[in-house]
Amino acid sequence: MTEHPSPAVASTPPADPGHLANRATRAQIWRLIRPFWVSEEKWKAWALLLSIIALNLGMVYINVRLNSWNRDMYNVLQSRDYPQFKSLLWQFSGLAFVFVAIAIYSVYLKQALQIRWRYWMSTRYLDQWLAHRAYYRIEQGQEGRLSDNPDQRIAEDLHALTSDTLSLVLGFISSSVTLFSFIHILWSVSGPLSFSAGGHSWVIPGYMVWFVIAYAAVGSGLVWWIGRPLVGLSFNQERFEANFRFGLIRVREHAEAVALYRGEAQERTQLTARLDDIRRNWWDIMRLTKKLNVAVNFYGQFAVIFPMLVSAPRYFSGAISLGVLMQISDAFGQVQDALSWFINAFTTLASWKASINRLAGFHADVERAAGMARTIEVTPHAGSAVTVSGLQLSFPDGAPMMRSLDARVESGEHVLISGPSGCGKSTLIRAMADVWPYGHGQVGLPQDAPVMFLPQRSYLPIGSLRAALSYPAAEGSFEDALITRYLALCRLSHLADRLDVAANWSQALSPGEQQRLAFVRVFLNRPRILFLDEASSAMDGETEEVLYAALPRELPGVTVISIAHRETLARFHDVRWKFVPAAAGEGEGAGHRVQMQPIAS
Ligand SMILES: Nc1ncnc2c1ncn2[C@@H]1O[C@H](COP(=O)(O)OP(=O)(O)OP(=O)(O)O)[C@@H](O)[C@H]1O
Repeated sequence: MTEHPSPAVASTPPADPGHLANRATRAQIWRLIRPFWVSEEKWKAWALLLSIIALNLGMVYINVRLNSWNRDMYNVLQSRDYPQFKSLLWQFSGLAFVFVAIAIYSVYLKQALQIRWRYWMSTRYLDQWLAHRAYYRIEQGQEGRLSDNPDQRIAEDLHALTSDTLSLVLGFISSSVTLFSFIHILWSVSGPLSFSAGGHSWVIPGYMVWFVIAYAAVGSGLVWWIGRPLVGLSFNQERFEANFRFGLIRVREHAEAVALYRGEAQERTQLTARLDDIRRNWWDIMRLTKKLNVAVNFYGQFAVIFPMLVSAPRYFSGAISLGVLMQISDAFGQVQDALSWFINAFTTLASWKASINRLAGFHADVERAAGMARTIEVTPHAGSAVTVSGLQLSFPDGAPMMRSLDARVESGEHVLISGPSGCGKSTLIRAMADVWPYGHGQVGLPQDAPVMFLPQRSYLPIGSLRAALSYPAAEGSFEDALITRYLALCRLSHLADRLDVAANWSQALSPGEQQRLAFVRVFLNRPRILFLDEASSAMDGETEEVLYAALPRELPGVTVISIAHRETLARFHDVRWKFVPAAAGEGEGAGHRVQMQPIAS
């Protein structure tokens, strides 16, 4: 099997990630958010959401009550009315108790809704990603790809999307209601402002309301203007973090190869380059956050004295009491807080938008992979033979790899595929296993016949040895006695007493042992059609021959299509498909064609 772009490319960023920022349209946002709210979960979801909104409104109501309490309390303090003072303390205790209870439950229910939504969306994304082999096709078709690091999309972006959307929606509702309620209060207590200018006398009714609106509008506008680039920057930050993490995982996964190549310096250079991306972008974020903080902090601090300053003339002229001054000050704070919600939500909004953009790209990739035109049709049929008609293979760029092949492999027949390295042998069986999409033609596989594909390097899930041996069947699908028998047959008896040991078996076993383990899987899972892609290349010749000889004995009638370089294996096969360069007349880069040659037994 030729080395070709492996999942390492998952770390390759899309051609121009910047163009993705601000890309998601309103329709795409709607398509991401809507499904959960109309799904089978909708009743519980809406019930939770409405309860949380009701609790939030309850908190606004208590804040309104506390505002008048504030006025009464300062008036009572000014008039030194002790009995009234005590009664106000009791009133406060009651309000505070209800407030605490509501605050606790509103967070609790919000978290419950968040995990429901996230779980629902994640399972749905997992289904889409794993269906139609989208996970494989996305990695293969790099060109025109809109998203990178699918693991991050599913694990982090869905988490961010659900939690940020809830925070933004709930924050928006309670800020709007707070704004409405306290503007009303502020209007009724602030009174008019009279002044003369240009020979006229002017009266501004409810002047505090206009002051707070002007104050918050200037502040919000400034912060929005400064913070605009944050959307693109946080988008890139997430991407660079994921690339760095992926680079670290690659080194861990290929620890032995890196160590044997003494590739540490090279790995360090690569990892540092990724770390540099993180640092550079982080510095940009820092500089911007600094500017943003200057604006946000000045704005927040000045808001403490601003209402005092503007209502001082009326207080000192005796038009309002201390209680009303404090009430104005509190109401101003509430209105300003509510208006500033848009400012404080700016960063959440930025990361929310970045998550939406990434998820929209991922969604488009999954849909495109699922809907990719299937020019190689692999279909089940009623017969027992494997049939190939007019099958041509090409490279992803369309260049020919294998010229048209027509063939029929009868049930129980064994085919050996041979040819020079890189000619397309593995690709041919990938196409027959329905994972190579580039080319044309038809492949027919017997209906309901279990198919198994053994690559050169087996995939060993992390977990118990029994699970690794049973894969793709679930752990516990086979009797231990049967497993032990096949371990002995595949010369792995030394592992028989370690069936329950959980380990990273792909690191613990030698390549030859891993290939023998894969044969145990074959015997346990009993496929009718078996593809072997240099599946015994790391074994010694004798063991390889023992296993090839065992195949028809243990699995009578099994059809085997194998790729192998060792000539000694030819005697276990009936026919050879030999890749030879296509005729010169067919042009440069004409690819290969397949010649059929019977093998004499
Ligand atoms: N995902 C891919 N994208 C682009 N080219 C690919 C991809 N996968 C394989 N190829 C190319 O297709 C050609 C055939 O590869 P394949 O793995 O089928 O060769 P092979 O005959 O099995 O080689 P070997 O005997 O070395 O294993 C090679 O030139 C390889 O580089």
